[in-house]
Amino acid sequence: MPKPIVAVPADIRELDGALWHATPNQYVQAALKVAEVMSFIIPAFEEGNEIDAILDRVDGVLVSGSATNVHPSLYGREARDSDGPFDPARDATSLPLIRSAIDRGIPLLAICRGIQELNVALGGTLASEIQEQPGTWDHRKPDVPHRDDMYAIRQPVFVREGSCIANHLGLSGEVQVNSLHRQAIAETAPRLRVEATAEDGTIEAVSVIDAKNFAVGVQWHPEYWAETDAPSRALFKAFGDAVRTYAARKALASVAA
Ligand SMILES: N[C@@H](CCC(=O)NCCCC(=O)O)C(=O)O
Repeated sequence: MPKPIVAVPADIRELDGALWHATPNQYVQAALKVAEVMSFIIPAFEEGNEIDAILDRVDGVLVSGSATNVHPSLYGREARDSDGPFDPARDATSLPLIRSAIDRGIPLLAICRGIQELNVALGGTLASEIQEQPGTWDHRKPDVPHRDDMYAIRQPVFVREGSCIANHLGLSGEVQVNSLHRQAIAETAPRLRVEATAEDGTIEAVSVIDAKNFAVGVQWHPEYWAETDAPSRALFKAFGDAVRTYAARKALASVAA
C-alpha cells in the first residue's frame, strides 16, 4: 500500500528576492521517517485556497511551527508591532484547513505555531511575549548558533493522566521537551481540552473535545528529535497510525461506492 499523504501548510518566506512557499525539513522528515507518511506542502494563499479539494486528496494534516505569529485580528485583538512578524497567507491557509480537518475527522497534529492556530481556529486567543509575564519562564528559542542546541530538550511539561496526549505519548506525568516560542494560548477555545502544562502554567498540549479522529496540538517540537526521543517518536508513530487507518477506510469506502 502506498504511503498515505498529509497536508502541510507552507510559510511564505523571501529568499533570493523571491517569495517561497516553504516548510522546514524537520517536519516532513519526521513525517516520512517516523510517521511513515508523505507530506504534500500546501502553498499559502490569502485567497483562492480550495480547502475541501485539498482535504479530499490527503489522509492527514500536519501543521508546523514558524517564527511568524497568528495575526491578532483573527482573535479579536489589535495588532501591535511586538506581535509580529506576521504571515497572513499562512493564516488564511492553515486556519480553515484545521477547522475542516476536524469537521471531517481527518487526523490532525498541530505543532507550536500549529497549536496556536488550532486554538484561534476554534475561537481561543493568544498571549504575546509571555516571558514578560510575572512568573512565566523564557520559552523563547535559545540564542545559540547551532540548530540542535536551539531545539535542545530542556524543560519539563506535565501530561495529564488519561489524556489523549498521554495515550499518544505512551506516558503521563513529567515529560522533557524543547521550547521555542514567545506566544502561548491565553483563552482556551471551547472545543479544546488542556492536556499538558509547564510548571509556570503555560499550556503545552491540547486535544479537541469529541474529535472524530486524532486531533491534538503541542507547543513543543516533537518533530525535531522524532527519530531518537521516545515520547517524540511515539507521538509521530501514533499520528502515522491514525493517518494510515483513515487512508484505509477512505480506500474501502471508495471501493464500496
Ligand atoms: N511564532 C510563535 C510560534 C513559535 C514556533 O512555531 N516556533 C518554531 C520556530 C522557531 C524559529 O524558527 O524561530 C511563537 O513565537 O510563539
